[in-house]
Amino acid sequence: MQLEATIEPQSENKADDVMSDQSSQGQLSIRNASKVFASLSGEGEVCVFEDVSLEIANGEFMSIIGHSGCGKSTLLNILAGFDTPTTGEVLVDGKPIKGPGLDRMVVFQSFALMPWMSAFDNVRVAVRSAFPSWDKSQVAAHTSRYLQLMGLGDIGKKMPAHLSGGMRQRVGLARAFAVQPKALMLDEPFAQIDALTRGSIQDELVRMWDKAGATVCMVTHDVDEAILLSDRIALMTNGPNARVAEIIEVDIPRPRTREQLIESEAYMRLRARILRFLIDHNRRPSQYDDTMHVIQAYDTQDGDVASSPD
Ligand SMILES: Nc1ncnc2c1ncn2[C@@H]1O[C@H](COP(=O)(O)OP(=O)(O)OP(=O)(O)O)[C@@H](O)[C@H]1O
Repeated sequence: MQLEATIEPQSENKADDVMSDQSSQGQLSIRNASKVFASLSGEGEVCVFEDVSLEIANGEFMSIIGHSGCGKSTLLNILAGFDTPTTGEVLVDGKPIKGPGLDRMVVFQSFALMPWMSAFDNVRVAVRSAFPSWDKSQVAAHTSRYLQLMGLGDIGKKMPAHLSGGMRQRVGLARAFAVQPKALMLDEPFAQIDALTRGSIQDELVRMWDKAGATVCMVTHDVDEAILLSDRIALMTNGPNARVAEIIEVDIPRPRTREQLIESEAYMRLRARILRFLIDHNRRPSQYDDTMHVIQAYDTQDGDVASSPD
């Protein structure tokens, strides 16, 4: 990914002590959006989702849950500016999103680090792009700071290939937060990380989000993760023609811990409601192409929705 070449720098520099800077929040709006792709069989088109509207407030943590194929990643790509809706509009702070920008950073399941660069340089390149007027030492200090905030103080010189999945995702999050985006798009960021590591990185994410104040939109299949992290959770029906069926408020006070959640009636109620929704929508998306049949299943033990190719 050529960050420097393709992404606009931030319009203004901010003080180095950004972790308390609440001005980095951004409101995300998706209004009556639909997305139509050419069908995979090459014949005709398919409408992945339609009439989707979401207002994600400044500093809010919103998660999107739905079965495979309902268009969650497509929605994130549209918010990130990598794609456009077929109809409807997407806005950040009331202005149309016209392409990618460092005001909206994406963290991918696959980490998306540049493999030929050290962990430090992966973050530094993004910081340099975001704050072009900073000198080398400012950029380096800022980079080190964010690596340290993600618990990566010692591994800056290592190449991504020499890091565990958890560490790579810490670098991805450090890079995303270091540019002080208005909004963060997280596409199943913990899906490839083992359960124990996942918990500690989730805690770090919440800590960083709490201090930085960025708006977050996260796609996940993990119901427990969504409840632990989110202010609200949007539930999508199956594609094609998926819609946002309901938006659930997570009325559990912060800070939240897993131990407290296990004892919490509100948590059990929310979990049951979301799992019920997913079970009710656990059907084969028959209108899609034969080439993309998907079987969905969930393990109601761990609240994780899994998908496997037919
Ligand atoms: N560029 C594209 N061209 C054609 N079809 C596409 C394109 N991108 C996505 N699709 C189709 O759109 C549908 C939604 O894809 P998307 O990845 O957004 O779903 P998702 O809900 O994120 O699924 P998952 O949970 O499996 O990641 C899928 O059927 C996919 O094949």
